[in-house]
Amino acid sequence: MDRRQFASATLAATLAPTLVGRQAVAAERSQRFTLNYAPHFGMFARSAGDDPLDQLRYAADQGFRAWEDNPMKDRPVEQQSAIAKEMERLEMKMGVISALKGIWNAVNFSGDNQTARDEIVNTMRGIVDVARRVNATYLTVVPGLVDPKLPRDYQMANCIDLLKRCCDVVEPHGLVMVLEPLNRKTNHPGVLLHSSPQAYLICKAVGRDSCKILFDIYHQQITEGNLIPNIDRCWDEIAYFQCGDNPGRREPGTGEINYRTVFAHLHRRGYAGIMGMEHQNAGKGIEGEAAVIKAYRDVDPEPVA
Ligand SMILES: O=C(O)C(=O)CO
Repeated sequence: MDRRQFASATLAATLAPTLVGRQAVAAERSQRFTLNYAPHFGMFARSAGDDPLDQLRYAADQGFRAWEDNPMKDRPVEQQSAIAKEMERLEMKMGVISALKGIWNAVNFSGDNQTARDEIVNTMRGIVDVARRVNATYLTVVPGLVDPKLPRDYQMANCIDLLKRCCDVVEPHGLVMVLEPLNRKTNHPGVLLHSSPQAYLICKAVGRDSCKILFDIYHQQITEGNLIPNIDRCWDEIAYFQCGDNPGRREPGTGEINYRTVFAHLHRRGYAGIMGMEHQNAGKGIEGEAAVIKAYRDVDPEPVA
């Protein structure tokens, strides 16, 4: 090889990894999903292994750009920090963490008991540090159970009043409580908040940027159906979505909801927030996990030009 050949071979060898690297990045970007679907820990454990950070890396490689972890506050602080650091490196957005894990399933927001109400405010104070540590903005809030001793309107007034106190805690930190109506028919009999009009009324009455709706499409399909008109009616108060098909609460395509149409509608309306994948996998093992990813590919909207 003469000097010129050697120089150009050396140049090619130097450039090759750069080009390969760029192509790889481009390929990875092109396979990113249009919507910000957010899986959770365990969903890809067979493919990625038990290490939570490996699960994040695996999801990023599959084109996911967000993640959610309702149980976050129960994790050791070091693990919370490691998760946040890895998500920053992978440019993934943190979705919801639960504000009231462990105490939501009781009469609290609806009732008159001052101790139970104060416990909610104190718990809300405690979640602020966790949220800031993991770069979370959205806090799942389920406002407890109905109080059978009180007429419904007093319960609603109590709920609104307590949410205002909670806003005072989280709002200065830029955090947003997202109120999640849950279905009473299949999963959560007895919850106070179950319908989207009720969530809308509460958010309007609270009237704060830190109190919005988490519209879980699975729960709302069971409670009221009529998904697209109800989403449109609540649009200005919705800050976060979750999904899951019905019956069974598994990935899109395993039930009755036309997710292709619903997601296309959200995308057309410019929804750029997170879509939490709050469901189980229909299939088992690595095949089941691959089926989840394919299910989201099948219903992901074409990017609007
Ligand atoms: O069922 C749900 O969606 C819940 O978040 C209950 O915790």
